[in-house]
Amino acid sequence: MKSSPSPSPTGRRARTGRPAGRPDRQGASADPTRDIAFDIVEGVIAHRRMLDTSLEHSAAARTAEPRDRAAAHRLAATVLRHMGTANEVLAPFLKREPPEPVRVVLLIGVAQLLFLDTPPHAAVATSVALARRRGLVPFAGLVNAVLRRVAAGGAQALEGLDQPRLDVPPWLWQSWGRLARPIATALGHEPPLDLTIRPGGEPPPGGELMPGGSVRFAAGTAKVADLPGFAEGAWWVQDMAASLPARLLDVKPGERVADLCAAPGGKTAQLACAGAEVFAIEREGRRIERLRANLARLGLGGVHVIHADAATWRPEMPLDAILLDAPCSATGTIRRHPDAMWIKRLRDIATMTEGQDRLLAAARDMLRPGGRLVYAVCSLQPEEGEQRARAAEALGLIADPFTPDELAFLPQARTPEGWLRTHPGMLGARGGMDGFFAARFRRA
Ligand SMILES: C[S@@+](CC[C@H](N)C(=O)[O-])C[C@H]1O[C@@H](n2cnc3c(N)ncnc32)[C@H](O)[C@@H]1O
Repeated sequence: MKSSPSPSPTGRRARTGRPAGRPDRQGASADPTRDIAFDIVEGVIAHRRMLDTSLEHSAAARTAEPRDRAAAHRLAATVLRHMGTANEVLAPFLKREPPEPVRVVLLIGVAQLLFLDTPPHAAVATSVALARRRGLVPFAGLVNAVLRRVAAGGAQALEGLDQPRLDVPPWLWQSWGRLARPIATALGHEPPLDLTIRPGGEPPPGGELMPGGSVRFAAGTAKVADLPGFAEGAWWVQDMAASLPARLLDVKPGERVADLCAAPGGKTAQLACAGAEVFAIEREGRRIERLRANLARLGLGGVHVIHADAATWRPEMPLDAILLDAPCSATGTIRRHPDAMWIKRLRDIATMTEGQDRLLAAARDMLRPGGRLVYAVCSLQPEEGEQRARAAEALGLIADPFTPDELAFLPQARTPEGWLRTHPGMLGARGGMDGFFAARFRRA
């Protein structure tokens, strides 16, 4: 029996039969930004491909200038960040459900009209041209008519809409409980750029010093590699919340410490800067290269970079401390990766937690008696955070709660159990932060 394709996250199916990803060369002049954005959004919502993977798959991206790729990335991310709202805005103007590629074009148009500073005539004209290039000529009139009406209404179209609620899939909203609204509200904004400054390093000028020592720059700050101090290894990019788990491991110079899931290496760098002998374990070959490159730029040559599966790797001698930044659903980084909202499913979480428990048990076996473990995930899901902390205790690890003093600079992030829980709405007025959970344990 032939099974029907699963519906896309928009709940809609393609109905054109045309290869929507192939530009119609007889159409209007090339517009690489919107061609690439189309490929990305379609890749995410129709094929459940991650944004970066969709970008790699985009034929238009292969020949595009870096600045067009960057602009396309931003446009596609804006569509994905506001997709629920944009669909709601479109609803009154669509008598019938359009084919999915047409909806993608419309979403790109609405994102430019309502969430980016594109002049209305340009947003409409480029969307019509995009429809033509994508072989959607019969729908060009519809795209033109609908977007002109959205443009005429302007920002009023957003009045009365519960944007945070519309822009998050219901299963995620429900899973965040009482934090859902502050989290979802923060997800509507591009995240700032945070840097962790190495000891003795100079931050680039103009940043804001955040609790915990990170230095923050507004979203859309110049290319990272162009900022002063990049080449000298004075700092590295790391969200302020991501810098907390390694701090809370509190390693001392000379301690033997493993970072079990290490690439791209932000936390490895913190442990190395604290003077520890670091074993950085990473399973993915491609990510190992990035880890090595980052450590080389920072001049942290003494780290033992090991290409291995942390579930089976064992140190020659028991370790003093371990940071387990476990692979997870990464819902805490949706601000940066809004595609994740439309790709992940509830059942993916259960698959992740099995792996997290395996890594927790492996970490326990690597520690010396009394050795410390910080378990961390960039997830907002309690199954991967709070529930795993309970599972760690069931594995025989002894809870070692963070004290109020240790988190004095961010007291709202300390739970009554002595765990760390951050979310994007925390310090929201100053740009928020990624969602992280961390808990500390000792081996008996
Ligand atoms: C959340 S990221 C780690 C981020 C990193 N700690 C940092 O701060 O830059 C997870 C990493 O763990 C790696 N990984 C996943 N499972 C692993 C395993 N079983 N053993 C080693 N590395 C693993 C992934 O390839 C990925 O690079």
